[in-house]
Amino acid sequence: MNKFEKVSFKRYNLDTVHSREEYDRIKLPERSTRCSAGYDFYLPHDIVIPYGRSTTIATGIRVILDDDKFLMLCPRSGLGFKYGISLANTCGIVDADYFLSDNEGHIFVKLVNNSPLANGEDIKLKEGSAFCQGIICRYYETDQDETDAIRNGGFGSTDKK
Ligand SMILES: O=c1ccn([C@H]2C[C@H](O)[C@@H](COP(=O)(O)OP(=O)(O)OP(=O)(O)O)O2)c(=O)[nH]1
Repeated sequence: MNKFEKVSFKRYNLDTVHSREEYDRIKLPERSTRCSAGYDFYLPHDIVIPYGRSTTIATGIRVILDDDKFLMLCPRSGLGFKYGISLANTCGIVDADYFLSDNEGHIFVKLVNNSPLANGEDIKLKEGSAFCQGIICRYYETDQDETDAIRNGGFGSTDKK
């Protein structure tokens, strides 16, 4: 199965300070043409990224995937070429088992504005603008792989203590 859904309003409200109206307006990611590889993610609210800073966007979105797939989050070429906007982690990997986490698999995207292409300017993007894209990919396991740990969360959640 490959499916985008909104996280619950309760989850969105826990992860942001935004309103029910805003949550209701969140659009599921979409492809723009028949052969576009990436599903565009749309901003749930206006953002300003001051020059030299980053901003984390709680997208309101989660993805349900078969176990052998993942979603690769990539920058949009337009924003990259025009303003040098990048993802803080260069490319985000959303694992299929992230969906089962306590946070409902809420997808976060961290955008950075630190390129010379921005000419020292703050970047302003409007609600509804496509700000990154997600590509559904398949991955493979090695023959000797017996990994059976269960994920709960992201961003270092599986680091050994
Ligand atoms: O840009 C991103 C990257 C990751 N994630 C979520 C989904 C992913 O399944 C989870 C863990 O990501 P990853 O495995 O890349 O992070 P990690 O630093 O290796 O942490 P972990 O130990 O939780 O795997 O965080 C996002 O929401 N946005």
